Amino acid sequence: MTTNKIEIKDLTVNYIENKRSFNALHDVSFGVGKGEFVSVIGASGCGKSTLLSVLEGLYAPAGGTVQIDGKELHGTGTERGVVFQHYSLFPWMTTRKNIEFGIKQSRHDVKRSERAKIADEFLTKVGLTGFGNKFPSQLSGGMQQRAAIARALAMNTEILLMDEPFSAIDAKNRVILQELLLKLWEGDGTEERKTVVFVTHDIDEAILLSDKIVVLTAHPGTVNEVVNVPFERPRRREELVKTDEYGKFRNRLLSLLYSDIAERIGGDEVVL
Ligand SMILES: Nc1ncnc2c1ncn2[C@@H]1O[C@H](COP(=O)(O)OP(=O)(O)OP(=O)(O)O)[C@@H](O)[C@H]1O
Repeated sequence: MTTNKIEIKDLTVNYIENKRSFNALHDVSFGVGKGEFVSVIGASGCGKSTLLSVLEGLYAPAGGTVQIDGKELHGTGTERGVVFQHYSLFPWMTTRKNIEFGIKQSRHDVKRSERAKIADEFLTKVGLTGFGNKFPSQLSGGMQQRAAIARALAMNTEILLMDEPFSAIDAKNRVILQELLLKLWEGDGTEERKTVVFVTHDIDEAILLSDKIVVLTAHPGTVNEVVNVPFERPRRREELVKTDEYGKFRNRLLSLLYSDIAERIGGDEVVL
């Protein structure tokens, strides 16, 4: 019997293109504990987004299984919230209405009259107080992504699937959004943490945020290694990055990431 919130077993995903089958993921297995923050890293094209599409229920695997709370996953579900790389807000709705719409989809216990209040609470949490009446086009990219995070959190789903949510954001705002996500996810200890699967190709982002990092090999994506992040929480980026342990751990991840091309670029240890 599984104790993990999400259990991925021997997952194989093929795409059919021009009548030919293309193997995107091969025999991928790992688990995500309840309340755990797990990042998936790997080279471009190794199948990270494909994995999230399967977890979201948009794409059926050719082989293997995905279980949530011990039940096999079929299709989309309201227990999973999603944040994509590109701001997924509806352009014809104000920011507040976007969040209200998310709440309507996933929280049937919340009365219509309460939705706007909850939306405003989450806008405040992400630093967008007073922007509820603005349309997405009136917000910067970073602000739109804050709103997308507010919507995902306001939906109060048990699971959050995040596909490179900060990769289109400039470096400074990315750091701010990482800190924000960390703070909101860690909470004040009174609420259960959400189970998160977070796709990124930013190693530092993965280390800062995650309990566990799944390193995928390049095409077809297979699990190279699942690595526990050994740093205590709450984490402070400025202090963490200065330590020797951080440097060593980061280099270990880089070596794993590049292990399948190390021979070609000279040596089995890659230190960048
Ligand atoms: N709908 C599709 N039809 C055919 N091939 C696809 C489709 N979607 C993705 N692929 C291929 O599957 C492989 C994995 O793609 P995927 O987008 O999951 O990778 P990724 O690791 O998320 O890449 P990136 O980091 O660049 O976003 C790639 O070679 C891609 O070209």
